[in-house]
Amino acid sequence: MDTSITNSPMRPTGIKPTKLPVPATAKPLGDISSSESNSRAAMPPPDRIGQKHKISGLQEPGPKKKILKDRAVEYNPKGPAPPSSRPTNSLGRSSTTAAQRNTSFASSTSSTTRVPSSSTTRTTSGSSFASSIGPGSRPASALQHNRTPHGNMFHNRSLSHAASVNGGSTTPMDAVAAANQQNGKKKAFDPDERLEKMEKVFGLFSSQIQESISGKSSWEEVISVYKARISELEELRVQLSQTNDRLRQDLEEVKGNLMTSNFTLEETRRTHTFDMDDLRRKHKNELEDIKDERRREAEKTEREASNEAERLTKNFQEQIDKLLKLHRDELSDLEKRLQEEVNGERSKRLLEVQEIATQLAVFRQTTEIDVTQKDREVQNVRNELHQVSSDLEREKQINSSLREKLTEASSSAITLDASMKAMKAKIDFLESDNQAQSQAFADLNRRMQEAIDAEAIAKEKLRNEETLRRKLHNQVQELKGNIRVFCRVRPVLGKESDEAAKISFPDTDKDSKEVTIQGPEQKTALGKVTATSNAFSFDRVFGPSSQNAEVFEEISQLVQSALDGYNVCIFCYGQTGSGKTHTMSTPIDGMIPRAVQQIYATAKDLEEKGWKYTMEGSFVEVYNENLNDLLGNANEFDKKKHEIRHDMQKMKTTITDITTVLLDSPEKVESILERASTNRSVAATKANERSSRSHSVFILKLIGENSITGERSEGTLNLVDLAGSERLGHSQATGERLKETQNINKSLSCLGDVIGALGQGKEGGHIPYRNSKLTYLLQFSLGGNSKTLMFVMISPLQAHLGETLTSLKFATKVHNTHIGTAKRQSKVKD
Ligand SMILES: Nc1ncnc2c1ncn2[C@@H]1O[C@H](COP(=O)(O)OP(=O)(O)OP(=O)(O)O)[C@@H](O)[C@H]1O
Repeated sequence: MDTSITNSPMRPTGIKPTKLPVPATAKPLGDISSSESNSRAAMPPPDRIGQKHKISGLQEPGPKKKILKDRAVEYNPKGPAPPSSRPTNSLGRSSTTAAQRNTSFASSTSSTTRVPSSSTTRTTSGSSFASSIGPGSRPASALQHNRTPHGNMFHNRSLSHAASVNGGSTTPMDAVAAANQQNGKKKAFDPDERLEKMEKVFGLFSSQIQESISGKSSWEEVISVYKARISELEELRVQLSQTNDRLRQDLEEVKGNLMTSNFTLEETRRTHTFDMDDLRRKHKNELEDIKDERRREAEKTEREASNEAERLTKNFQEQIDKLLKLHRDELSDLEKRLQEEVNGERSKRLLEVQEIATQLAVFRQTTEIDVTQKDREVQNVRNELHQVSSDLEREKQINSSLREKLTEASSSAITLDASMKAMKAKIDFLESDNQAQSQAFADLNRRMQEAIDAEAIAKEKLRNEETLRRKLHNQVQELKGNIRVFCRVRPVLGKESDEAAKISFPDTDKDSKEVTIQGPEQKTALGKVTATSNAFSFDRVFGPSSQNAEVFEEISQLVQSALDGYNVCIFCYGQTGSGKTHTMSTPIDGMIPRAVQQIYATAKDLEEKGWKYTMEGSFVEVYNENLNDLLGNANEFDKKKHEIRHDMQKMKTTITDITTVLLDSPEKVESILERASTNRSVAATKANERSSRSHSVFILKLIGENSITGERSEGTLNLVDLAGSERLGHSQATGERLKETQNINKSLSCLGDVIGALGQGKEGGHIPYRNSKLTYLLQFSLGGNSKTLMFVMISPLQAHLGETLTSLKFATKVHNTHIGTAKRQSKVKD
C-alpha cells in the first residue's frame, strides 16, 4: 500500500475529506495472522508429537485422513507449495511461509489503521471482519480489549474463530479445554483428535486468507479513488492558495486605502479643529471687546447720569433760590408800593376831608356870621323882613346845598375807607401767599437736607464696602497663590519662514491651563523615529491668537491689589524674540500702559469714597549688573552710579539719583515709555537683531490717602521685562556680548534661586537677594509681602524648541513654588 497517502502533509483547506467506500471484503488481517502464529505456538512441535507416539509405544493409526500438509496444498489457490529445501515441520508448512504470512498480516494491519478516513471507516472494516468471522464473533474494537500484555490475544482469537466455525458460542479454547478434559479422563493426549481439530481451524484460516487476498484488490481500488481525489484536492488547494494570495493583495490594497483615508480624515479634522479654535477665540475676543465697550459705555453713561443729576439738582436749587429771592424782592416791592399807595391815598383823602372840613368850618363860620348879620339886619331891617326872609330862604337853600355837598364828601370818605380796606385785604392776601411759599421752600429744604443725610450715610456705607471689597479681593488673590505663572505663545510672524513647532492646547475650551509640545525626534537603537510629548500646566495659557487685552484682563486684579496697598511684581521671561516687550510695553495696548490707565480710572472712582492717590513712576534698566535710569540721560548710562537702598523698617526701596515722574495724567505714561524705549540698550546678537540685552523694570508707586477714614496705603507695581533667556551656546556671543549674556544668565539663575528659596518657606531662612542687582532691587516685591506673576513667553518655531522646553521647565519650577501670604502696607493716620 502507498503510505504516502496517509503520511503526506495535507494543508488545511477547510474541505472535509470525502468518505470513501471500504470494500466489504476488506478485513483486518493482522489479528488473524497473529492468531495463527499463536495457535501454532500453542501446539507441541510435530517431531515431539511423533516422539511421544513412539515413546508411548502406542499403535500407529491405520489409514489416516489426509495429513495437514496435504490439505494445506489443497487450500492454497496457487497450487501446491514449492518444494522447500528447508526442513518442514510436521504440519507440512515451511516456517518461511508462516513468516511471510505474518509480515503480510502485519502490513495489512498497519495499513488498516493508517487508512486516512474517519473512525467510521475503521469501524466499518472492523465490523466487516467481525461479520466475516461469523455471528458469534466480537467486533474488532471489542477484540482489542482482549489484548494482554503477553501478546496471547491471537491465541484466544484463533480459538474464538474456531469456535465460531463450529457454530457454537463456546470459544475454540473452551472446546480444546473441554476435549482435553474429556480425554484427560480417558487419556492424557489424543493427537488424532487434536490434529483433526487443528485441520479444521487451518481450513478456516485458509478460507480467510482467500478472502483477504480478494479484499486486497478492493483496497487497491479504494487507494486509486483516494489518489484521484487527492490530486483533485491538490488542484483545489492550489486554486485556493492563488485566490488567497489575490485576496491578500486586495486586502493590503484596501488597508493602504483605508490608511490614506484615515490620514486625510485626521488632517481634515485637525484643520477643522484649528479653524474652530481660531474662530472660537476670535469670537471670544470680540465678545470680550464688546463687553468691555459696553461696560465702559455703561460706566460712562452712569457717570454722566449721576453728574447730570447732580448738575440738575444744583441748577434746581439755584433756580429755587433765585426764584425765592425774586419772589421775596417782588413781594417787598409790592408791599412797599402798596404801602406807599395806601399812605398816599390816605393822606390825599385826609387832606381832601380836612379841606372839606375847613371849607365847611369856614362856610359855617361865614354862614354863622351872615346869620348874625342877618339877624341884626332882621333886627335892623325887620321891615325889611320880607326881604330878609327871602334872604333867609335863599340862605336856607345855600345851606341845604352845602349839606348835600357835606353828605357827598362823607360818602366819598366812606368809599375811600372801603378802598383802603380792599387794599389792606390785598396786602393781607399777598402776605399770606408768601407764607405758603415759604412753607413749601422750608419743606423743600428739609427734604434736601434729608437727601444730603441719606447720601452721607450711603457714602459711609460705600466706604465700608470698599474696605470690605479690598479685603475680599485680596483674600481671593491670596487663594489664587502669591506666585502665579502664565504662559503665552506668540504667533508665527509673517516674515518667518521657519517650520512651526508642534504645540497644542488641549483644554482651550475649558480652563486654558495646559500646553503640550512635541519634543525633538530621536532615533531608537532599532532605527525607529520617536518624539516625546511634553505636557506643561500653568495658571493660564494664552495661545498664538490671544490679544494683549485678553492677557491684561487676567492681570488687572493684581494691578487692583497694588492700588489696595500690596507690592506686585509682574515678570516677562523668555528667549529673545518670544514676545516679552510686545506683551509688556506695546504703546496703548501693553501691560504697562493698560495698568496705568486702569489705575487712573480706579483712582478716580475711589475719589468719591474719600481716596486720593498720587502715582510716581520710574523706569530703570539692569545692564551688566549696573543700574541705568531709563528716564534720565542716555549719555550717562554706565557712568552714573545708582545705588539701591532698602529701608528695612518701612520695607521701602529707593534708588539714588533716579528720575521719578509724577503721573498726573494717563497720557504721561506714553511719553515715559517712548523715552525709555529710545534710551534702552538694544544690541544685536546672532540670535535676534532686536534682542534686548538688559532687564527693564517699570516701578509705579501708588500712595493713597482717605481723608474721611484716615486710611493710607502704599503699594508698588513692578513691571519687569527680562532680557532674553537664551543659552550661551545658542546665542554664539563673543566679547562684549558674551559678558552681557553671562550677566543675563547669572541674574536669571539668581531670580530662580530666590524664588526657589522663598518656596522652601523657611522662617528667617537666607534668601539670596544680594546675588544679583535685579533680585536686590526687587527684594520687597518678591517674597512674603508681595504678589508675583511670571509670564513665560514661548516662540512657536521648531528651531527654538530647545529654548522653549528650557523656558517651560524653569517656569514649571517657579509654578511649583508657594510663596508666603502677602501683607498689605496700610495704616491709619494718627
Ligand atoms: N502676541 C504677539 N502677537 C503678534 N506679534 C508678536 C506677539 N508677540 C511678539 N510679537 C512680535 O514678535 C517680535 C519679537 O517680539 P518682542 O520684541 O516682544 O520679543 P522679546 O521677547 O521682547 O525679545 P527681546 O528679548 O529681544 O526683548 C516683534 O516683532 C513682536 O511684534
